Amino acid sequence: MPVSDRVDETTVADAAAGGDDRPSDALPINELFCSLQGEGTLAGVPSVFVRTSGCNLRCWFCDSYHTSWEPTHARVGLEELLEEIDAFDADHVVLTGGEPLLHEESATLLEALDERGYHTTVETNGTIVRDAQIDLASISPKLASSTPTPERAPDGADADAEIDAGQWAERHERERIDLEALAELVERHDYQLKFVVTDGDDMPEILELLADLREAAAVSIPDENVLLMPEGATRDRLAETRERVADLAIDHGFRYTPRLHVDLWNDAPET
Ligand SMILES: C[S@@+](CC[C@H](N)C(=O)[O-])C[C@H]1O[C@@H](n2cnc3c(N)ncnc32)[C@H](O)[C@@H]1O
Ligand SMILES: Nc1nc2[nH]cc(C(=O)O)c2c(=O)[nH]1
Ligand code: SF4
Ligand SMILES: [Mg+2]
Repeated sequence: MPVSDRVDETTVADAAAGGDDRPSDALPINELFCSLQGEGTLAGVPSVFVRTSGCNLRCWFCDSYHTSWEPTHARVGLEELLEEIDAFDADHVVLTGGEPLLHEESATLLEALDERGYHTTVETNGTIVRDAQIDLASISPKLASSTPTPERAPDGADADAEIDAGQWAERHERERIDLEALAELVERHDYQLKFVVTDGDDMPEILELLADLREAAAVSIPDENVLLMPEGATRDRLAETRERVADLAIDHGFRYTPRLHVDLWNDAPET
């Protein structure tokens, strides 16, 4: 099992009590743990995951519900974050969320990690650009099939969440694709485009987006930088989607990425 280093309870209590004297470089942290990178071109690489809380989108399938639909976190300062990261035996750090690029403090953390020689991956939905030191931008643009509706609310959602889903549908739909932001991200960084795919109905939108991005961006976007990832936060759901998505990758000449951590540890937290 991955090694866990929980954000300590006093940090949570301090913040909740309003007696929060955290430094201004603090980030809202949902979890911090060491595992194997489960997705993308670096799958299998031991990595420390820093999961920030808060997101500008609301995918109905979000596997990190407590960073988006119902965010929970403790505010943790840069020095404490670096100490916790250094305590693990890994030279790769994955900054994820939620949407990590919402927070300007993410850029400060990335710079400090770079100075210490870490390889950094940022998992992002591709709607926000920051002047930040990123070794691999792992961009996952959100397709129409991610948009929540009252009928397609997060799993286990109560009536309130169904109403939330209805209210979020319009904003999610409006904000999920920002072609300028996507172009800037691929121009600035080494990158992979990692699409969450359920079935063949997702493919026309992916092909259209790629055509638009190839027009808009000043760098080339080879098919080998395009990855199809099966939708599924659990082993049971992945069993339904992965073979279909693998076949689509073969048909279109794109890469397929597994979700190794789901295969290994299902939907356990801190994996
Ligand atoms: C929780 S998101 C956080 C980073 C950023 N907000 C984003 O969406 O890219 C991390 C990764 O998990 C993917 N993801 C989230 N829920 C998923 C699901 N149910 N099935 C497959 N991938 C999922 C996202 O597309 C993204 O690549
Ligand atoms: N093992 C593991 N690999 C991952 N790659 C991207 C993840 C994410 O949530 O951003 C993730 C995750 O949550 N766990
Ligand atoms: S953009 Fe990422 S964190 Fe936000 S709701 Fe979608 S999958 Fe979750
Ligand atoms: Mg994840």
